[in-house]
Amino acid sequence: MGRTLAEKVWDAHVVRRAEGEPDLLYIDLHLLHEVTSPQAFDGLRLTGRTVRRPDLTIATEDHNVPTEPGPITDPVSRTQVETLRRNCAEFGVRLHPMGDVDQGIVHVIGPQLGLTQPGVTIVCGDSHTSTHGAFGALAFGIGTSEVEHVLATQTLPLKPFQTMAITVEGTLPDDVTAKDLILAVIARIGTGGGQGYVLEYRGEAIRALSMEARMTICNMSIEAGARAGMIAPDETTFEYLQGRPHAPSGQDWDDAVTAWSQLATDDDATFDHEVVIDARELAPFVTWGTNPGQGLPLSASVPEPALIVDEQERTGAERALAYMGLEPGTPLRDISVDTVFVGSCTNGRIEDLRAAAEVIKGRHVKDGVRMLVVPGSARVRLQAESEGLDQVFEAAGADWRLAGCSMCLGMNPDQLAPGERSASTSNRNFEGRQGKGGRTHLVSPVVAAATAVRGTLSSPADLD
Ligand SMILES: CC(C)[C@H](C(=O)O)[C@@H](O)C(=O)O
Ligand code: SF4
Repeated sequence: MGRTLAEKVWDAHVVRRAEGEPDLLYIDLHLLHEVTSPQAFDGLRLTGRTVRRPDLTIATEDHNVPTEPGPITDPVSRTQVETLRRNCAEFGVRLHPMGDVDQGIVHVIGPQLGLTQPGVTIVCGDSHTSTHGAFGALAFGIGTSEVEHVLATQTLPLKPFQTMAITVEGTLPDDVTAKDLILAVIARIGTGGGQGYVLEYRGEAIRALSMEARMTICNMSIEAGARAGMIAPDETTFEYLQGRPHAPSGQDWDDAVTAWSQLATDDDATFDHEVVIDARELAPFVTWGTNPGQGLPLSASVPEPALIVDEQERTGAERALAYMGLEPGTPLRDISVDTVFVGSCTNGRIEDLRAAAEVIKGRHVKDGVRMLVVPGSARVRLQAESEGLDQVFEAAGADWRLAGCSMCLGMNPDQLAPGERSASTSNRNFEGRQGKGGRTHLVSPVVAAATAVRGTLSSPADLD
């Protein structure tokens, strides 16, 4: 019987299989950052072990870094970053520190360097490792004890998974982006809907997407509770990879493309579950609540919890609205924000910045609103500057920053104050995610830019 993309990559990496035990998988690439690696290195030291394959391990500084020039002033953040530096030096791991041209959010730099390739296994102590699945890699977020296991052995025992196809037919309407698509998928299947599954996104709408857009989708698979998200590699993938620092070259490139082309799910393979979505019916999507599944088209209104039949969902909605300070029935377009954040590993790549710049060009951020534009990596920043995007944002009154996770989460100086409300291109709208008491609406880059101009949740079509 045929196999799915995920099954093919999995099978090719099994080092040991035994009845009643999880498969032991070989790991091709291990990404590290400052938050989830310190205890793992401590564990190695305690047991006198080394890093098995430092050449397959790479680290960056992203979560705790300030996005304005200058040293890290917060002592906890500084310790995390200094610890990563010491660990990488001691164990011989390549690190891209603040100020380095290849520094950036871990899920932005892997693909950018050409380290993320079709058919490989990738792990990182970070849930959004699913991003790399956009290349047809099997990429999982892992916990700190697993980080230690991979550092020591370059392998990982993994529980079996189920497969779910998310087939998106048709083409996306104007101003409807990959972000809207994935928010709609999560609203449909729920934040637990992907549990135990590796999702494979397929269909006409997915094939038409750029690599950046595919990464946005795979990035948020974890917000549906999935183990990983994947997209079969194709010409778009190969074109993105060719010529990148770690991509194969010459004859190796041709051989790699031949092998990568075999990875797609076989016609006679079956998925454990399938969801079909019509791209033509999608619209710009925004969240109103405190999990990424609580989203609606921008043209809708804040839901009325009393009308929700499922009790758990109803109490969840009541609690979310209380936290968000929203009244049922309020048109989403009438919600005003204090802050707009464009960035993160979901939407901090060059294409995202271009899309936001295109909308804001020649316009101005509304008085009283602050807009932060934070490139996902130092190279994205340089590329954007070479295209003059920094000037477009600054002329509009936005803040142009250095690369990092920034306001995606409250681990660095970029935070919301209690009660402040943001339109954010990141991936999580949990209580306190962007700062204690902060309220987050997840949006696409073009919705973020239009919202900055009007001061209320808006799409580019709302601008005159
Ligand atoms: C800090 C890190 C462990 C965390 C994650 O696993 O995703 C962070 O990146 C996030 O987005 O919440
Ligand atoms: S940008 Fe946000 S989601 Fe991505 S790794 Fe950083 S904190 Fe996590």
